[in-house]
Amino acid sequence: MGNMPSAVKHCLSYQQLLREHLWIGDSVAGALHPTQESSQLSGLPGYVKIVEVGPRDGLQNEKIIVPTDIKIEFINKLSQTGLSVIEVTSFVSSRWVPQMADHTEVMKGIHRYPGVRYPVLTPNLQGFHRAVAAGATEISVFGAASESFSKKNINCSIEESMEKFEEVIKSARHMGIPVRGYVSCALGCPYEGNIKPQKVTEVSKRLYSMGCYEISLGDTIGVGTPGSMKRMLESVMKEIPPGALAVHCHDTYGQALANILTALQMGINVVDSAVSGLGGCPYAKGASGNVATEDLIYMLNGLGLNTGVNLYKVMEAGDFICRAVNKTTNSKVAQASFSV
Ligand SMILES: CC(C)(COP(=O)([O-])OP(=O)([O-])OC[C@H]1O[C@@H](n2cnc3c(N)ncnc32)[C@H](O)[C@@H]1OP(=O)([O-])[O-])[C@@H](O)C(=O)NCCC(=O)NCCSC(=O)C[C@@](C)(O)CC(=O)[O-]
Repeated sequence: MGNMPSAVKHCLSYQQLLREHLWIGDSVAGALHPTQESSQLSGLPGYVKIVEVGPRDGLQNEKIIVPTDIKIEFINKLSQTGLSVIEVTSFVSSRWVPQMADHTEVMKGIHRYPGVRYPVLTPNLQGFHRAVAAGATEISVFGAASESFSKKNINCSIEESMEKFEEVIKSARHMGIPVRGYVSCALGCPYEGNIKPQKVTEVSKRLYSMGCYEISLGDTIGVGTPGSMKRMLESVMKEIPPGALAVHCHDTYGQALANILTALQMGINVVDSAVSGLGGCPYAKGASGNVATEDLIYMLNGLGLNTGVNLYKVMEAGDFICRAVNKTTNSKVAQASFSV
């Protein structure tokens, strides 16, 4: 193959796979053959919105600072995959998360593609004002269902965090900026262990009542199982409609896809993921990456659910960032496809 770039060699192996399983690269895989419809699992949505958190959650824990131009190119590549939401960066303290210190440059440097939204994390008013000044038009606040995690992650109690978020959400509302709310430790905490579904429900309900349009329930350390996911969602869904919920599953114990499938069957159709399975919260020791976007799309395509996202292009973006940070992909699908 001479001087052919290795990414292209990968594409050739991928082409082989593509020939055998045409649906893998299909960005609109929702249309099943009529004879296949009866084999659909029950209760699944027709469309699943993927919230790509790779540039933020995926990179925030990387020890070596990723150059700003690489982050920008990564986000631009992701923008051309069909993803409709890409979480770009965090407006947090650079002393706490040095990797996100270039938030303003990244936000200003990316090309904004039509039809793609680019939310950012803001823990308080200071972060919110900086985000808006950098051009953010959508933000997320991030709370937790565990007191200890809240203190370690954002240096305040749950109650104090709610007061900060209320200020942020009020300001955002005045400016017409939509706010998403995260609830970390929804299925377990690195400091407190089990977290009661009732506590997750309470925090989620407060964020929803303040005006968050969507609540993303985070299995921050990836300890959940389909059983604990079901119990937690049953509780939260008594207060918040499934249409306003998302799941955010780290894959530490290899349960992420099973947990996501459980959530989908319970009526949730928004799922967070990170390309190549990158990621983890710096204040959640031992947690591994998010569910890989590639693996999520592969599963959803196989279920005949439409995502609008092209798996092949996502794998290319994953290959790009893994090379840039000198990592092997955590995506099983990318590993299998690239080794064909
Ligand atoms: C929240 C703070 C800032 C509080 O940090 P603090 O030290 O308590 O803040 P403070 O209000 O006392 O201010 C102290 C200094 O921080 C500065 N400061 C204050 N606010 C900001 C800001 N927004 N941006 C930049 N600087 C800020 C402020 O200006 C001051 O600077 P100084 O006067 O000393 O030079 C800090 O704890 C922090 O940055 N934490 C980082 C948390 C984080 O990013 N965690 C990872 C994301 S969450 C996650 O990954 C979980 C999730 C979402 O993915 C879901 C899941 O998996 O569960």
